[in-house]
Amino acid sequence: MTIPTQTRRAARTEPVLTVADLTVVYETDEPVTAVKDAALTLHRGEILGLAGESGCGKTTLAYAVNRLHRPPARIASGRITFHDSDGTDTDILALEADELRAFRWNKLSMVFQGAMNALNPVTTVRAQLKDTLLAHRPGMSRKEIRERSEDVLNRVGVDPRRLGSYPHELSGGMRQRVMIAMAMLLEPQIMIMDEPTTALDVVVQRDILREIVRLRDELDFAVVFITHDLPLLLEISDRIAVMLRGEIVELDTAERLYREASHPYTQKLLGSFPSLSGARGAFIRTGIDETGTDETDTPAADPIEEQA
Ligand SMILES: Nc1ncnc2c1ncn2[C@@H]1O[C@H](COP(=O)(O)OP(=O)(O)OP(=O)(O)O)[C@@H](O)[C@H]1O
Repeated sequence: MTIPTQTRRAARTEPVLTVADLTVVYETDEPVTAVKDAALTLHRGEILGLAGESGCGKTTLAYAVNRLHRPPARIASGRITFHDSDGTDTDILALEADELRAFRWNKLSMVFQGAMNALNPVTTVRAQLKDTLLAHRPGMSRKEIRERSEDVLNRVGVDPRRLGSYPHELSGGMRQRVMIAMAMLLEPQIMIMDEPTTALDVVVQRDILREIVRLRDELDFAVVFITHDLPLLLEISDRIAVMLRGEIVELDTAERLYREASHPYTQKLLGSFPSLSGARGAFIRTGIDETGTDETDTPAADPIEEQA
């Protein structure tokens, strides 16, 4: 089973986020430069995969972009600029605390590894969605809140009847879908997903990834998708950045990276997945035609059925 790839629309070239010369250091006894002079441009509506082995700095980079890093992490240098669809640019590193609160979720949201455990255990899904909506859109009416909450749950394949549920009443897959619904609640222009499905079983993982690609096609937000799983990134990403010891050593389209990786580390990484060097590698790339239709795709599981 493969995930339907991105619809290959007109080239996505308008920037929504620019990271320039970003260096992040953990100020421990022996300081660790976890991200070194990282530079990348995220285009509006694209899925950018961030790959690299454990400890190469992927999470540190993602946290820094959202200013979620905590001491001992320190941004030693660099610029992070958000290019809003309204034409304004925001210097993320210069935002004051209240501006940052307004920015997060609204313009840029993040889904963490194990985010499903980040839901408040004593509050219903309805209340959590409502709190987030009211914090950012205080003027929303009850009807608007209900409609928006139902809409986002529907979009991620969770029956809106689950609005009254507490997190412990939901499966892991459903909780993770609710977190993704939460991340898209305010229609951000960027979603950063750090191993969003790693804690889930493979079938649920694939269903959720399918939804993310579909939602991106529908709503056109940009996604930074972080995982160790390079074959998966090759399937879902428009472009892929490869990190090695804190540096982005290669950034290219998924297609070119797969066919003609230029950095030896990327070549090594590609070679280390039997599925890419063996028969299934051909399967992954040939299952997808030029229009983005996946001929080998199987229908997504019925979301209601999954919840039963
Ligand atoms: N709180 C911390 N204090 C000191 N060093 C840290 C801290 N957190 C991370 N590091 C170091 O920073 C480097 C990058 O870590 P990071 O978690 O960003 O990598 P990663 O690529 O996301 O790894 P993984 O895929 O395992 O999550 C590693 O060398 C790690 O040991």
